[in-house]
Amino acid sequence: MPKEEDTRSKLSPRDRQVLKEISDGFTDPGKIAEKLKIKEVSVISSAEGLAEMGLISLDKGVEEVCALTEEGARYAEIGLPERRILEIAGVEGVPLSEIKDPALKVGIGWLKKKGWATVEAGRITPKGDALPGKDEEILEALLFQGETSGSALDEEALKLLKSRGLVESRSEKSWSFEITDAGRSALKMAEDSSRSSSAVFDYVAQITPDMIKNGVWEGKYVDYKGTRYEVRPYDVTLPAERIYPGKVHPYQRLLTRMREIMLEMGFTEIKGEIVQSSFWNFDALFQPQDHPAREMQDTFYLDSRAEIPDYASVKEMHERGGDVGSTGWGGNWDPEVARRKVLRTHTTSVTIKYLADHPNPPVKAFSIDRVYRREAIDPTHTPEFEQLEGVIMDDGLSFANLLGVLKGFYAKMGFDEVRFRPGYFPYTEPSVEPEVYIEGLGWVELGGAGVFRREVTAPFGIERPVLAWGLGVGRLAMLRLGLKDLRLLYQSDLGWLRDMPLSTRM
Ligand SMILES: N[C@@H](Cc1ccccc1)C(=O)O
Repeated sequence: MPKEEDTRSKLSPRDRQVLKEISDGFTDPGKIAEKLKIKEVSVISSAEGLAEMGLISLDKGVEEVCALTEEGARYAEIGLPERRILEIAGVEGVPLSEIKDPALKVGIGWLKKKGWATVEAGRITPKGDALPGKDEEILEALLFQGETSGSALDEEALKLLKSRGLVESRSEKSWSFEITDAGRSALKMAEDSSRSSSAVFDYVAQITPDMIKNGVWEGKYVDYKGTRYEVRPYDVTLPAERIYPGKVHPYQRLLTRMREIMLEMGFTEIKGEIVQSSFWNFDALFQPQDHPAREMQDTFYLDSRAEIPDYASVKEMHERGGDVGSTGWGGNWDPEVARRKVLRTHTTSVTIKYLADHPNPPVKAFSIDRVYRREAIDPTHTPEFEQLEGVIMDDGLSFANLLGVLKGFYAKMGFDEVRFRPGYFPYTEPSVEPEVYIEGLGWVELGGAGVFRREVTAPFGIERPVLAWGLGVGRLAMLRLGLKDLRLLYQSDLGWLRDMPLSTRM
């Protein structure tokens, strides 16, 4: 225990007030809080400090608080069923068959158990004076005084009432304070010293807005309203109450971080429609009209038809390959198929449309947005998910530039090891699938990328090379947030959200 000398100066005005109340015989934080007109948690935190200094003793316990259930309250007023049967039976007794009310019948068993009556040959016969039991006393007490501490009630009878569903209880934390001898003398010294106004430093526990405005808080001491205070040391190792402040959803934070990275890298954000024509989602990207990805089981189709732009050059490219040295897909390209509306299956539909509207260099754009595919829902698949799409179009760009940009992006996201596997997409050549290395998981595929084919760019008059990629954001989030189930990103699971740190560098 610290010497009294130290102790005296360590008391903040608040501590001193609380100590005073405890010395006056208040044992309960609620009452002290009420009296001092401060919050109960402030009293408790003061008291914990006082207890640590040995100035008070502190009893933490769990208290059982009891109250009547609805049924219990009714019985407390009209009497327990066994008591009411006795009243009906009088001294003579009553035939069993006369007790018809099911609410009364439950009392018959209790009559026997309590030895208040015999039940024989179809007749209830009282045995003599049935004195009020402990259970009835409790019912009455609870009716009269409301919530009551379980420790004040007869244990056996209470258990019985709880098993009958007439009384319920909950646990409440309870605190009890008592001043120690050291506390008494510290209080006395503090009172003496404030009377003689000697230069004892008080502790300020809280820097108020006023102190900040006056600039008095910056040094070791706070000179405030004629008194010199010391700022109270803060013990960061003490357990504190958990609080749950509002915060940005971790997934949203990750999306924002990605957006920031793309902006830092000089990209412009673009937005597109969720509902697209098949033309922009598939045909403009040189996906043949009989491509399996266009099937109903993979894509959500809408009933309506969309406007599509002048399609002559796209039709020519699909059927015969235009004049870029391609053979095209052959067959007949049908504008009606291109008009079918879909929920976009990838954000590449947004970037190709943007390029068609901006065919001249340079273009450096990205889009982070939701896409839709008919997937069965499981831990790693949801029918809605996000993609991060990027395109760069300019003179002299090459495949090597694409790999460099992707590596740069992943490095900023915190993935240092990146590799590229050959991939295939109908709209890029060459195509790759970037993978990042995750400790414990190995190489994880994170999307697709490539250089747009001439079959894609030529029909829109785009003459420069276009580097393009689309990354699965949910995958990335799972890795960054350590999730085993993607669905957590879309369910507002309070427990998980609360446990997520307020801020992590993602
Ligand atoms: N759209 C592709 C990704 C991609 C985008 C751009 C170029 C190449 C591939 C996908 O959804 O998987």
